Amino acid sequence: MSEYVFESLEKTLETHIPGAELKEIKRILYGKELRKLILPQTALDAALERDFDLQGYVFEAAPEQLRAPSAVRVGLIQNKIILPTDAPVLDQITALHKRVGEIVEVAAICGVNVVCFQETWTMPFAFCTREREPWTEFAESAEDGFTTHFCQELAKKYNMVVVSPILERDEIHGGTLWNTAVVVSNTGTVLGKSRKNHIPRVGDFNESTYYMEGNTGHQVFQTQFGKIAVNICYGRHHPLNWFMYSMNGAEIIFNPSATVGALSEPMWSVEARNAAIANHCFTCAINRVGVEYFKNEFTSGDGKKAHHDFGHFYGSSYVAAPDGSRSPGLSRTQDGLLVAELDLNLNRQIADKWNFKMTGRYDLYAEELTKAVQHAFKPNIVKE
Ligand SMILES: NC(=O)NCCC(=O)O
Repeated sequence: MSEYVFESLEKTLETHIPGAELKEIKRILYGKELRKLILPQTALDAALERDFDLQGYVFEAAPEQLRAPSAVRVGLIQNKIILPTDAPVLDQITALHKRVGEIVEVAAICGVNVVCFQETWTMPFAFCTREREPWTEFAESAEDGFTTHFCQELAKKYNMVVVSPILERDEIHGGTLWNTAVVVSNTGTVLGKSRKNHIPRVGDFNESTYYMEGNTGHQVFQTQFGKIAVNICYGRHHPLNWFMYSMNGAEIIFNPSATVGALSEPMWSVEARNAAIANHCFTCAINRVGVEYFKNEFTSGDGKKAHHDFGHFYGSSYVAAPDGSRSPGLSRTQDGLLVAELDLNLNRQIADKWNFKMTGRYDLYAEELTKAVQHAFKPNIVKE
């Protein structure tokens, strides 16, 4: 079975494993069984017609005496690029706006309150090429760009918070580039932006050629539907990065990503899920889909032949909960919308059960880390 046709782990399990065993396998792989969200027929029809995978799940919490349930619906969108990478820049951006716009319309039918797109969703993931042109032309102002205006319209039209990860051009600071998620409130106002804190230096992820590590810290955005944060892609390998968003009160942390099968697929299902468990919050991992071809070949600095593509972006977007449960992933090969209803009360219920925040020895770590980052640090090793 070739990497490009393997649609999803879930589909293969459903096809080949008999019922009783499948239930047990799913319990072990995914945690408690999630109720399927009943989605409107119009949404299901539209997804079929528009050719994307649509799935919906409910993460329930126990009823409480003093607090009402705190249900929020999130939408995770994964997609392929539309036009070839050598098409005019504005045509590529406009085609992506149109495609993602039609998926957001279905998200609205499904009652989504907060939607998040994949990393740098308005462009191919061209940073592998190390070329500046035309890729830097995809960069836009976070506050006032073409794409932010588009998201503001969506937000107002559908009363939806929109998390829009773009390549940002910061004109105030010399036109510098950043990898940035813009958070647009459901009122249409730009609530703020969160820049990618960790820039990869692995495989063909040559992003350090284009932009530096973000300087917006670990901001959390208080929306009408809960406190959200955005940990962009490679930040998911850094447990402290998730942790700091959680320390600032994030109830849901989005992880818009762009990553390929050969590099990270075995890690994908573990990292965001572990972050949800460790931090008593929900996490939403989103990856792009498909193979993107570039006119000029590039090398990977590994002695292998030059090539025109990055490999296969494997989709598989999913949501994970603080109790260790997770949704199935979206398709590995198709565009998709994952709708998940989260009862945010689960965060405190699990915190009260497992007490990771209470038992964490943060004062101890802070003290030891402060020493460890000093030039004169001596590791604390006892020798005979
Ligand atoms: N976009 C990005 O940071 N990718 C790095 C590779 C990975 O984290 O899997």
